Parts: sequence; structure tokens; C-alpha cells
Amino acid sequence: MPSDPKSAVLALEDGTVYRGRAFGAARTVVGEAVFNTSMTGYQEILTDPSYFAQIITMTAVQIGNYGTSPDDEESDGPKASGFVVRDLSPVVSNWRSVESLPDYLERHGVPGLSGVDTRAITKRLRVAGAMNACLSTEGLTDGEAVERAREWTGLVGVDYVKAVTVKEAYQFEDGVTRQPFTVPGTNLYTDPHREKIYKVAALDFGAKRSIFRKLRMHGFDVWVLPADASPEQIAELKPDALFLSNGPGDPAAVTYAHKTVAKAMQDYPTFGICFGHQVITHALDAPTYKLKFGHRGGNQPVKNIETGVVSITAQNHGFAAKREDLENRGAVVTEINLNDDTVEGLRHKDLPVFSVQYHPEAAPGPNDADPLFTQFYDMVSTVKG
Ligand SMILES: NC(=O)CC[C@H](N)C(=O)O
Repeated sequence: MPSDPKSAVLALEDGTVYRGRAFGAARTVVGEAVFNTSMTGYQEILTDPSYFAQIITMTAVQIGNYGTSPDDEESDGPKASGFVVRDLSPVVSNWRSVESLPDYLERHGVPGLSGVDTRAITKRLRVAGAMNACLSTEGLTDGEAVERAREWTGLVGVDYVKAVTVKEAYQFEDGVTRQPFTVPGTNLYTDPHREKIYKVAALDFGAKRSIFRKLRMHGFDVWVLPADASPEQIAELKPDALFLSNGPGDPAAVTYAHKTVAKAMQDYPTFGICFGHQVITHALDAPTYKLKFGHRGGNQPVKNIETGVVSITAQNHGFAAKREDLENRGAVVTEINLNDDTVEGLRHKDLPVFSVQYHPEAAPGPNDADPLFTQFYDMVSTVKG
């Protein structure tokens, strides 16, 4: 079997091996095996820098049917290490597609595995927890692939942000219109009465472009800074507000950002998403911990415990903070996940600072949480006038 050039293997550190067909790049990679339950949006998922060093299994049964398009990239290319699907569509059918998924992954050096029982992989990860894994399309034996998985150091304690953050500061502009518009039947809109545009300094821990687009649509000019920017570099921009992005790996590892944010959130109204929420957690001197298998997908129910409102949210995280730790450190826990009661949002007891563990920009996913961008604008406008 390993001598078949089209064969590929996913091996988990517990010795479980799944064999199927290779697609994408001819390579051997290691990373953390995770699963994502989104029904659509495979290109946005692949290019989300939060997936750096992870091998993603999609639970949706057929992937690749609408191809790929440069408009759907959340960064400058795929950031996941490997991709596992049940059925790779043999047909690409969409007017926006410029390249098939296998060709796109091959061009970017990402290996794929198809024709495996993705339900079995998902159940394994759910029961045993996220695991170190090896995906190879290069003819490794089962034993060799398991060995490679076991040799990998894992995510915990490693700073992967420095691999994906921007090198130089820049202003984010991608032609998003500020003309008022709404998407009928959804809550998507450009705020029509935003006469005043605020300047937000965004620390880039591995940001998705859709987040910056949403900030622009909701009345912000977005100035992006490297993850290790100092409080002085932030101050030089003279921003009205601070934004903290999503990002890969272990939030405990970026101690430089904890320090910067502990200082900067005293000075600016602050909003954090996912990794940004976890950095606020550390800036408050509360710890984060690793979830057993994380939340990844577009169907995670979250309840705002202050308003009682339940949103269906897009998520991608493997770490989280504990309620009692946050509440001991000056935060009010505002939202919880209805599947497992974990913390999904906080606000500072005294400062104009709030954050969510999920992804209000969706991309892909439901837009229930889009109003959080308006909430951020309103908070800045209350502080700045
Ligand atoms: N989407 C994110 O920002 C992910 C945050 C972090 N890397 C985690 O896995 O929890």
C-alpha cells in the first residue's frame, strides 16, 4: 500500500492510522490533528492563520466542489499544515473559481488526504482529545508515520504568532466601500450613520482579513502592527482604540504581548477576538488552559448571560480561560458556550475593554455576532466623543 504513489496516510500519536488517497502537494507534515464542523468555507479555513501547525479534518462529507478564489483568502495563502476530507469533489462548479482545491494546495505546498472515514477520525479526537499527527503523501509506512507524529513537540508553550504576524506596520485598505449597504435577509450592513471614522491600532497575531474588513465597514481606519509592537509604537499612531486579533498556537507563549496589552488597555478602548481575548486574559494575569479537542466550526451556540440572547457562532480555538480565574482578576464573564459551559466572552469591570472567544466576522459562518463591531464603535464613541 505505501508504494502506491496516490496513497496518503494520517497517523495519530496514539498509533491510529488512516489511509486514503493523496491530493495537493507531495509532502510529509506534522501538526496537531483537529476537526472542523463548518459546512462551507474550506478556503477561508485553510487560510486562517490560527490554523498554523494544525492538520484539519473536515466533517462535511464533500469538499472542493466550488474550487478556490483569491477573494476567499483570509491571508496570503493556506496556513494549515495538512487537510483531510471524506470525499474530494471530482467536479469544480462555480463561476468564482479560478483553481481547483488540489491545484491550489499543491501550488502552496500543502498535502491532502481524501477517501478516509472522517467521522471515525472526529470521534477519535473527541474521545481521546486533539493529538499530534503526521500526514504524508510520500510512501511512509504506518510505523514511520506514527513515529513522526510522536516526535513532534506539540503546540503547548510554542510561539507560532511570530511565524504569521506582519513584519512592518501598514494601513489595511482593500477597497471595502463605506457606502451604506445591507444584505437583504441578514444583519450584514455598513453602518450608514458613521460620520466620524475612528483610528484603531490592530495588533496582528495572525489576523483574518475579514476582521479588518468588518472594522472598516463599521467606521474604523485600521492600522496593523506587528504582534511584538511596544506600547510606545502603539502610542505613536495616536489611535482612538486598540484591537487584538485572532492567532495560532498557545496564547501563554506570547509574554511580550501580555505586557504590552496590560499597559495599552489602560489607555485605549479595546476589543479582542479569540487569541486577542486570550491575550487580554493573560494581561489580566489570569491563565489559559488547553481544551480537550477545542471548538472549530460554524455551529457553536453561545449565550450572553447578561442579556439572555443566544447566538450561533463561528469558532476556532483550542485554548480557553476559566470563569473563576477571570472574575478573580477584574473581568466580568459575559458569554458562555452552551455545549460545554466554557467562557466565550468578557468585559473589564472598570475599563472600556471587551472580548470574545469566538469569531464575530464569521468567514465562514453565521453572522449572528456581527453587531459586536457596532458595539465596539459605540464604546469608542462614548469614550472619545
Ligand atoms: N482563532 C484563534 O485566534 C485561536 C486562538 C488560539 N490559537 C487557540 O487555539 O485557542
